[in-house]
Amino acid sequence: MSTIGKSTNIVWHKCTVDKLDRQELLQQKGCVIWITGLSGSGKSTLACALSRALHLRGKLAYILDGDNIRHGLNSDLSFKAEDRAENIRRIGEVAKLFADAGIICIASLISPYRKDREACRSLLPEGDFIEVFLDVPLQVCESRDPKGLYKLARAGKIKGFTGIDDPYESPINCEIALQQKGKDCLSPSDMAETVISYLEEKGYLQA
Ligand SMILES: Nc1ncnc2c1ncn2[C@@H]1O[C@H](COP(=O)(O)OS(=O)(=O)O)[C@@H](OP(=O)(O)O)[C@H]1O
Ligand SMILES: Nc1ncnc2c1ncn2[C@@H]1O[C@H](COP(=O)(O)OP(=O)(O)O)[C@@H](O)[C@H]1O
Repeated sequence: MSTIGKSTNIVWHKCTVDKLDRQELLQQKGCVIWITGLSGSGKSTLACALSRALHLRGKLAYILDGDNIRHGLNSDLSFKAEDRAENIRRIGEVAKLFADAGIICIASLISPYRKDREACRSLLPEGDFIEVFLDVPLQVCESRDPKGLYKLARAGKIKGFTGIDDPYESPINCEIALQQKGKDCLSPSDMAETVISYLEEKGYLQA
């Protein structure tokens, strides 16, 4: 019997079908690809390109997109620091379940705080949390502004917008950093291929 958080007298129930069995079935290894970066850096675009490229290779992936999860599971959360931390924590826990299911889980959310990303990393076995930093300067993200949110933030109509009047802490030791090359960005499919090469090299695309 144990106490976890506010749950008392709980006992872990183990099943005879485990992660290894599911990985064998899927011919892949469950893991979490955690895409972090400013709004407009291309997280959702990369997540979709990666999901499609994996699908074409016959690999099962699933995207947890911050914006989308805030439409349901996390609709009770705002953008104040403690709510962002809770958003990241919940997505980290859900991503862990997907990885345990043997799925390549692609989490794409700003996740601006290093401490919270590290807490999600620590939920997974060594190597299974693959942090991908979309290292795109604020100036570039702001010039894209596909939803017009930077404009609203600059006009003071959105308070606490990441990169404007709210912090973004860049990763220090991420597995993959995708930078701008000169004036141009890598294309989403080139970025997806970089991530896929990493997964191949580390053995995640086989059981
Ligand atoms: N204040 C503020 N700061 C940053 N972003 C804001 C804010 N308000 C709304 N949005 C929109 O919400 C999307 C980010 O949600 P996330 O869940 O990824 O954010 S976080 O990880 O909890 O910081 C983000 O989507 P992306 O542009 O896809 O990153 C924005 O569209
Ligand atoms: N690699 C890229 N090169 C050029 N433009 C991109 C790239 N990735 C995304 N974009 C564009 O940038 C904008 C923001 O992309 P999006 O994926 O919505 O970012 P985020 O999810 O980080 O907010 C979109 O208009 C998208 O078409």
